Order: sequence, then C-alpha cells, then structure tokens
Amino acid sequence: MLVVKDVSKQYGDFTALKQINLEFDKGIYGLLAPNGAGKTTLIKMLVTLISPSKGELLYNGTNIVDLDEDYRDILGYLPQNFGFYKHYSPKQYLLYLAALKGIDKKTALPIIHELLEKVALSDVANKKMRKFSGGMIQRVGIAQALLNDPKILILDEPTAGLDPKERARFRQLLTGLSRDRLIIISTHIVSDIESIANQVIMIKNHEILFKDTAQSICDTLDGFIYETSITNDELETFRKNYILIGEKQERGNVLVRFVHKREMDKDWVPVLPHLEDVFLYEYRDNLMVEV
Ligand SMILES: Nc1ncnc2c1ncn2[C@@H]1O[C@H](COP(=O)(O)OP(=O)(O)OP(=O)(O)O)[C@@H](O)[C@H]1O
Repeated sequence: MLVVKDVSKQYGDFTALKQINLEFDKGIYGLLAPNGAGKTTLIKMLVTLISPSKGELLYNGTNIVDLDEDYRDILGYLPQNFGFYKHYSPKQYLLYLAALKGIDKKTALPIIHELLEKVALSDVANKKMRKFSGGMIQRVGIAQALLNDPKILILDEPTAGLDPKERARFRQLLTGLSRDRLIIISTHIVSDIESIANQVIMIKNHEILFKDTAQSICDTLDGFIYETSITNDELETFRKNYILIGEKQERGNVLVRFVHKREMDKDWVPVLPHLEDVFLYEYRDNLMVEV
C-alpha cells in the first residue's frame, strides 16, 4: 500500500500542498482539480522527483526514498510532457528505453511486442512517430510506463490534447490495466475519470477536499441542484442570485442548471448531481476565467 502521510510542500514562501494524507490500494484513483491546484506537485513527490517539505511517503511501511531502486522497479510514470524522439518508431523508442532500464534486447523484444499490442499500436510499431496523433503518442507514453510491468502506474494529465474519441479509448485502456495494479491519474477533465476511477481525490486550497467514490462526492450536492427555463432577459439577475453551473440556449429560452441550498421555487426541476456539477461548484472561484 502507498501512503502519503502528513505531507506538505513549500516552494519558498508559497505553500503548494498542506497536510496531505492519502492511502492508495489497488484500482484507479483519479486526482481531479483545476490547473495549478497542486496535482503535479503531488505526483512528483509520489515518483520521488521532488521531496516533501514535511511528512513522508511510504510504500508498505518504508519511505519511498529509502526504497530507492526497489521503488522505481515497481513504478511506471508518464509525465505531463514526456520526451519522445519523433524520428524513432515506437519499437525503436521502447527498445532504447528498455536498454536504459537495463533490459537486454532479447528479453525486451517480446515485452515490447505485447505492450504495443496492448496499446493498439502494433500496426505502426515500425513507423516513425513524427506523424502520430496526440492519442497515439500518449499510448506510446503508456507503453513506456509499462515496460517494467509496474505495480504502480502514475499518469500526469495523460489526456491533455486528446479528442473525445481518443479519451474514450484511453479510459478503456486504463480500465484494462487496473486489474492488478494501482493507477493514479491526474486530470482537470471530469469525464476522464468519472466512470473509471474507484476513488476520486479532489484538492482545494492546497488541501484534500474529497477522497471518495464519485457517487459519494456527488451526494454532497444531492437535493441542491435544479434546472429551470428562463428568458434571456432574466439571465443576468439569475446569475447574480444563484450559483450557475450550466446554461444552454433552448427554443429561445435559457435552460439553467444551478445550485441552491434553500427553499425551492415551484418552477424548478430538481436533478441528480453529476461529478461535473460538484467540480464546477467547488472550484467556481478558480474557474471564473476558464469556464
Ligand atoms: N518549482 C516551483 N516553484 C515555485 N512554484 C511552483 C513550482 N512548481 C509549482 N509551483 C506552483 O505550485 C502550484 C501547484 O502547481 P502544480 O504544477 O503542482 O499544479 P497542477 O495542479 O499540476 O497544475 P498543472 O496541471 O497546471 O500542472 C502552482 O501555483 C504553481 O505555480
């Protein structure tokens, strides 16, 4: 089990993360927060690229820094911007990385063959990556992270720049990979993890806001989300009085979706909360510009 114990991270005077406590077992954990919330900071500590200012990270009770090589042997990591050589084919690239990891060519070849099959890149195994789509490159990234058949797979924003179809494919791939390992995936896109994560971790104000199933997180807004149709003229006032989390033009009117925790109006329709609603509600101050 991987444990984050009372971890804080300072960059000079700036506190990026404060008193983080987390436990990871097998399955998919989605680390969900807007950009700048500290996801990469947490991930870099989990892969020992940076050290916590306070607290410790433990794997089966031992500090991961002390485990050193033993920890890296069970770790697969896909950084936010992973460096690949576009003049290499996936096969050449993976052979090169295998060599760096001390795996000889004879052992590496069947592993690479199997991995490329797993990430559906067998038919382009010998093609230069120059012309690959973002999704194909990310799948090469996953393949390189899986070279040592890691027990822990950590992916930092792996779907950035992917189109919805590639995202869906990526989710399928991760579900298949999660059977016997721990996968931690960071993202600011709710749909990346909503349906596949066993646990969702949300960070707010440098602390853990939620660590729970998507359903339980949704339940925090149960009974507080409504939809109603208003005129375009009413929209401005509505925006001022309620916390809007969605608006859609519909037959000349606006269908608004909003959070309200007091008495409801008879024209409003109560709706079931989605994880996206919680995300937009909790991060409404951070997202003003982005949404
Ligand atoms: N080396 C550093 N020195 C100073 N501040 C940093 C450093 N690295 C990150 N930060 C700050 O810490 C905060 C968290 O950054 P982090 O990269 O962990 O966020 P994130 O949630 O991963 O966002 P993104 O998806 O944009 O990477 C940000 O305000 C960032 O500016």
